[in-house]
Amino acid sequence: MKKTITIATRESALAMWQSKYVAAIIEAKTDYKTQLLPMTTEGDQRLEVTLNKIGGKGLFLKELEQSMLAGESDIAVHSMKDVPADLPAEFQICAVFPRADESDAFVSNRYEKLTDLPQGAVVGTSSLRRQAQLLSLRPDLIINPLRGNVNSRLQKLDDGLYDAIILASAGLKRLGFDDRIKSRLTAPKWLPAVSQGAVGIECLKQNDELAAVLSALADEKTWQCVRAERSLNLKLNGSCSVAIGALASYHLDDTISLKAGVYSPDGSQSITARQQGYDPVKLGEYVANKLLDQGATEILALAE
Ligand SMILES: NCc1[nH]cc(CCC(=O)O)c1CC(=O)O
Repeated sequence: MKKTITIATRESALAMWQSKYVAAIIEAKTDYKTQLLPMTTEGDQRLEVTLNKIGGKGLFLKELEQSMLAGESDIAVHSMKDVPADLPAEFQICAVFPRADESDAFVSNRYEKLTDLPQGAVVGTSSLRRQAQLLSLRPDLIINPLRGNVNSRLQKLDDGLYDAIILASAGLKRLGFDDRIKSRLTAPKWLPAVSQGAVGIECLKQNDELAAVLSALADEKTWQCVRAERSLNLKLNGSCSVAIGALASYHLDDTISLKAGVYSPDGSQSITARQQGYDPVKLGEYVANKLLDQGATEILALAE
């Protein structure tokens, strides 16, 4: 009889899509069967606080990790963006899948792009990184909080609470909302969150037999890029509570380039740095140090 991998997952439509995507890959490429164990996390419930305050502490992960520790599940599937750079010591990321569209999306029912917004327009986001980048490009905009899952955020836009909202393109595309993307916010003018667009599998470190099977499914190039971005994040002591953007790309000559920026919450200060290299962890640390040399610590402290 085939052994079954129980996948702990959040219950949001996006999380369920991602977990089913990973389940299908596991069933197609290994001898394991899968079953989903949907659950609610603190991050899903505490909609009153902004992500800036709760993000980065793994509040989308804790319940899933507890279920692995309790032996109720074998793995958890996450948006890598929600996985803090300093994972608890008992856990490991054993596979990362090919990155989808890493950009942020400008979503509006009236305007096609950021530059079309009238003076003082209201934009919805609870991400400090998105807020800071919006204000650095358009200091006149009013940024209002917007939390909840992708569907409820779109509903709030449709209810007329905002002139535009910013969401991850990957999440919108996975849920079939491609047509809601009016334009993509892309590098070099705009940087996504660390790991944005990448889905990964977390499991217990001690579960090395399963980890070995699952790591064979990973997309090594995406994993290296995500590693570089996470290394930068760790070095900058980053979490969602700070406005850091980063994007690594893999090149034909097996080098990785990493571009990153840190922004003050009001967008008035921003610094960026980039570098190309081979070792993702060293590359992340190098770019982080370049940002620290330019005063990143002081800028990031403004968000505390
Ligand atoms: N913070 C929630 C979250 N975590 C990952 C994604 C999008 C999917 C991805 O980045 O892979 C989203 C939604 C959003 O930011 O719009």
